[in-house]
Amino acid sequence: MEEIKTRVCIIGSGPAAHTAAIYAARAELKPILFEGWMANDIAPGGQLTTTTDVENFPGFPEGIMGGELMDRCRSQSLRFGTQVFTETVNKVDFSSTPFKITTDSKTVVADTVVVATGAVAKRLHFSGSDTFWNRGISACAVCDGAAPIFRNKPLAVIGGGDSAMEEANFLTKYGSKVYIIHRRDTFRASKIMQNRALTNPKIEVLWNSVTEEAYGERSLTGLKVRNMVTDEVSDLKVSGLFFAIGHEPATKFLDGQLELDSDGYVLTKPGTTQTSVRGVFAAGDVQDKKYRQAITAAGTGSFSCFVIFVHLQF
Ligand SMILES: Cc1cc2nc3c(=O)[nH]c(=O)nc-3n(C[C@H](O)[C@H](O)[C@H](O)COP(=O)(O)OP(=O)(O)OC[C@H]3O[C@@H](n4cnc5c(N)ncnc54)[C@H](O)[C@@H]3O)c2cc1C
Repeated sequence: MEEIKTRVCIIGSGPAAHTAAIYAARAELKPILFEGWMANDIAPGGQLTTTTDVENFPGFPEGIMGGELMDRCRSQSLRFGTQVFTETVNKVDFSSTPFKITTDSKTVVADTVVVATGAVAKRLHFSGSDTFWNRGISACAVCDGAAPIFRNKPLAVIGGGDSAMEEANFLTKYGSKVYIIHRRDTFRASKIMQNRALTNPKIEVLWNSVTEEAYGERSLTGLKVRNMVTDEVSDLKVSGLFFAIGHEPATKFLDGQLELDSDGYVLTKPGTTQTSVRGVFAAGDVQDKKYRQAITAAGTGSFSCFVIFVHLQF
């Protein structure tokens, strides 16, 4: 097993990881970055590799493909001397310093670590759901809701929690009507969020309902929805479907060595990226269940480095 020493080891490959790498590399800290290999079924580059146009990242007035944005981030990390390994970290030892980070082929011994392993938006799988993924079906209303294919068209959201309420309300700005498809007869969202959705005249709830099929031609045009009480299948003409059934943070490999919240997100000290272990920082969606955007992930990536500079008395 090869052993490498470094001052900064970054785990992950989304906007948070690469921003941390760019800052650390420009400060000549020679960071090592593990970008993973299909870790949690996501390619190196992170969640943006699963989408098409990114239109809300500053600097790209015409928009940019998610994959291309992440290729550019990677090139920028490399340009300043980041060593990138296409390997998944499967074990860490944060019990003493220097910290140990292990993959199948090597162990890195590091003074500081940035955990930026992101999260995965949960998706449902039914007939047509993969065919129309990114062609009308999305897992991010804030990212995709304003796209022309959804403007003034009926849309649907699947879910029953706060995110589903928030996304449905958000989509009423663009869609002609928004259906919330929910498999139970009550929401688990907070009362205030439920009320906002239930009193919105553009929102209609389909209770006790599950989606069985997505269909269309070049893009989504409708859904087959089964009412689980009556067993009736209805045809819902919608041009967009948004999954709002939660995210799963990529924290299993930490094996309990950092404090997590009840949903598995890394806990950071409020207003910082400092985790429960001094010298280990968390950036991006792995510690953020509220904003979950490329720009906020990048922001926390850069912030981690400023704290690292102080930590290393740099
Ligand atoms: C469909 C979709 C569309 C989106 N569109 C937009 C948009 O238009 N604008 C916007 O701002 N945001 C958008 N987002 C949200 C945005 O993608 C995320 O907020 C952002 O990518 C989070 O970045 P991150 O750095 O936290 O990590 P992520 O992008 O989540 O990447 C983390 C990476 O770390 C890797 N990894 C995980 N575990 C390990 C391990 N053990 N070892 C090594 N590597 C590991 C993963 O494989 C992954 O590649 C979208 C998200 C989705 C799902």
